[in-house]
Amino acid sequence: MSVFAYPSEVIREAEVPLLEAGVPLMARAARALANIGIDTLTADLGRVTGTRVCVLAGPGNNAGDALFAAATLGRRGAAVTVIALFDRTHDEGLTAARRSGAQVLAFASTEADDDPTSTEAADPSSDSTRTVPARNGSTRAEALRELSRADLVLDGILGTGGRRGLPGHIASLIAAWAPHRTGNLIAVDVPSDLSPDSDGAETRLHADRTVTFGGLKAELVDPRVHEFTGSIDVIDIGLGLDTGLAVAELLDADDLAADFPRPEASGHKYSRGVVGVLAGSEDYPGAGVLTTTSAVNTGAGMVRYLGSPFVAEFVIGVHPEVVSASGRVNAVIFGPGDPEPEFVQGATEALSDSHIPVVIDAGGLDMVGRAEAMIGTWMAERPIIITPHAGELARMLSRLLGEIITAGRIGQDPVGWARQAAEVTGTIVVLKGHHTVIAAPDGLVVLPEPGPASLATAGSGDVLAGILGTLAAIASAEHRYDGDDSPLPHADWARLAGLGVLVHNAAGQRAVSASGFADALTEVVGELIHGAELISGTD
Ligand SMILES: NC(=O)C1=CN([C@@H]2O[C@H](COP(=O)(O)OP(=O)(O)OC[C@H]3O[C@@H](n4cnc5c(N)ncnc54)[C@H](O)[C@@H]3O)[C@@H](O)[C@H]2O)[C@@H](O)CC1
Repeated sequence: MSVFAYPSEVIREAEVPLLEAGVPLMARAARALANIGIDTLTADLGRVTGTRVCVLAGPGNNAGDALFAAATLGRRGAAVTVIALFDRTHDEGLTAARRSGAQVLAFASTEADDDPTSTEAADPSSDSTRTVPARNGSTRAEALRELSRADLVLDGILGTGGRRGLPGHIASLIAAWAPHRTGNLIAVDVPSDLSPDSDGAETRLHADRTVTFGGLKAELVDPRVHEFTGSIDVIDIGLGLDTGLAVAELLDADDLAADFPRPEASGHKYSRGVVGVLAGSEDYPGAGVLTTTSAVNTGAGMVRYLGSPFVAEFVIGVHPEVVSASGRVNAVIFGPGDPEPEFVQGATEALSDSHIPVVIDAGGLDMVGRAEAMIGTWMAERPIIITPHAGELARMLSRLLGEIITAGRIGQDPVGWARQAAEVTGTIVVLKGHHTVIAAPDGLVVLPEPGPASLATAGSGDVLAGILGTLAAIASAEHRYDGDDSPLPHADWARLAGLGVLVHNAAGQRAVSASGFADALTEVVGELIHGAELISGTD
């Protein structure tokens, strides 16, 4: 089900009053971490007793979590080695680990201080105290040996108090260990050298699993960091976070099953939603057919085809339920297959009196301008969902920002660019890719779980546009029949787009071509609406 992601500062701020009230947050975190450690060892080796566990211990509370968890593993019979990487660590955690029989290797930097800005060591109220006498020399070799033969390593070097860039002695230890690693690596709260850049990826910590506390941290949802986080467990330690403060929402097939809009028992075709399709041209009639098929099969109350009579013949030949006469619509899909300008003009003129949502794809994207430049045009004051792939977004942003932006740059930071595009254009941006990123102008990001690779085929985007337009029409009609005139918030449109991407993913699991996906929607949407065995997860 939906998981929300929050900036680390929001999570840290939520902790403060609870800690002041004496709520044992670290104990909760450490207990959950220890349980996951026990499960991991048991799954790998069938036991905890006699296994080898290493803790990479930093200077702060992140080490506290790892050390208390390691103490539990030590009491369960694991041989624990703590590698203390600074001249201070979490004192109580270290004491607990020692009591459970852990050996401690002190491998702090030989530099005077790797962290000159730190004030914690001088603060007597801090949990971090100067407890670990540094003695390097052969310790590095010992540390390497312990890491290399460990069955499980807990990365408790830095957590949410960490800044980019591990001190040199730690980075070099990790680089030396990387080729010899055999055991499992669990990152405590966040991987310590977390950075979205994949520079030097081969010598960075690649966790098998990240166990994060209190709430999902925003930096963990960036698709680029997945190779460093492994799978992510979010442990509820009772922070009671306000979802209004979330910056991202992750959606999966359960969300789709729960929230796909079902027709009302007392509804009719207009209350279900009429979607207008302006797609296809003499050059690309197939796009008109694919988009319309997708709209029909996603369960629109009615589909109106708004393009050329030439394409309409193909469309109606396949779908006799499609109407080509003009009339009311609750949303319009516009752009797949480069519809001819005369039909675009007709449709946009008709739109100027309404606030209905528009989904803009493919050729239509060239019409999207800056938010302020859209004022007074048919694009103003309506929800607009745009569906570029990285190349299309690069072209659009180059035009809007006046600098050359390549698809490669978009690929290096899809979340950041999608956010920027949403902010600049005032639209909901569905940046298509293996990890599709949806960004709203207010900064919210929705991340549907990734779909199958089979979706990367010609015409697949037309099918997605048909799904999104239909869901937009359904939401818009439902809203109207609810009698609520206030516009739906951006977050609702972004989430709706996320559900649409999940529908597309589910169709992608059942076929290998765009027309196959469009046809498969009958089954996917049929299951969603009629409540049969629901779609399975993706990826
Ligand atoms: N506050 C709490 O009780 C809780 C905290 N939790 C844990 O505590 C962590 C946060 O603890 P802290 O605030 O102590 O932060 P960290 O444990 O991330 O470490 C902060 C310390 O590392 C130093 N440092 C940061 N970046 C550095 C770098 N690049 N090179 C060298 N030194 C660096 C800082 O100056 C500071 O001394 C969370 O990630 C989580 O693991 C959890 O136990 C949940 C409850």
